[in-house]
Amino acid sequence: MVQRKGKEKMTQPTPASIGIVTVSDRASRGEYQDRGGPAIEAYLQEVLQSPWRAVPRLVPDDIDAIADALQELSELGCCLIITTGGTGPALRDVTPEATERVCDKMMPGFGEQMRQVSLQFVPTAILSRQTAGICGSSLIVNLPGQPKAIAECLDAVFPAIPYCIDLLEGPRLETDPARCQAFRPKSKPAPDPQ
Ligand SMILES: Nc1ncnc2c1ncn2[C@@H]1O[C@H](COP(=O)(O)OP(=O)(O)OP(=O)(O)O)[C@@H](O)[C@H]1O
Ligand SMILES: Nc1nc2c(c(=O)[nH]1)N[C@H]1C(S)=C(S)[C@@H](COP(=O)(O)O)O[C@H]1N2
Repeated sequence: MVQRKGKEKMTQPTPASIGIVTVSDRASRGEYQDRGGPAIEAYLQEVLQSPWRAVPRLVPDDIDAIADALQELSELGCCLIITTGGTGPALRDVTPEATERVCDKMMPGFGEQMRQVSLQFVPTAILSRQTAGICGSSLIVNLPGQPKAIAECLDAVFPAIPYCIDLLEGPRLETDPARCQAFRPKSKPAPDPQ
């Protein structure tokens, strides 16, 4: 969108679309209210300074439903897709399998780092098979279902996410440095908004 301010042309950056996928049998049946999706949205609100919009989805622990939601959000142009739930060892936990199904390449460092940091909070952190990968031009990151795990895990990996999105030629995500120091090893200056 181009706005005119006096004689200058002001280009408003298009908001980055970020997919938020809650995977929960009970929340999807309405047996409890989804607290995971809103917790991810609140986290992003706190950390991101550049414009973005949430594209939320709520699906049961079903591999086809999860994979379809991930694929759809990628095709809609979400640069980042964050899932919550279904990463454990229970029979119906299949979020990592759905993620692997739709991804062109896996990014195992995300899961490794989140499990490592999560051990400071709960010894059961090793029960999460959470992973990450690239689907088209989207980075998909899995989080456990416990709403409190969302900030615990995202704090551990978010500094690497904006540069990963840069490498995928997605929108430039700017973080609030007081909340999260994004690390860009080959840093280009942010484009002049004029
Ligand atoms: N979206 C959610 N909103 C609120 N609480 C949740 C949510 N997802 C999970 N939880 C809580 O975290 C716990 C562990 O999450 P997990 O993904 O293992 O769910 P679950 O026990 O398989 O049940 P369900 O799939 O029906 O949410 C749940 O038992 C529930 O107490
Ligand atoms: N940071 C963090 N990681 C965590 C947890 C947590 O509370 N905080 N819960 C663990 C537990 S109890 C389980 S069973 C696994 C898998 O959770 P999920 O099936 O809800 O995805 O995540 C683990 N990882």
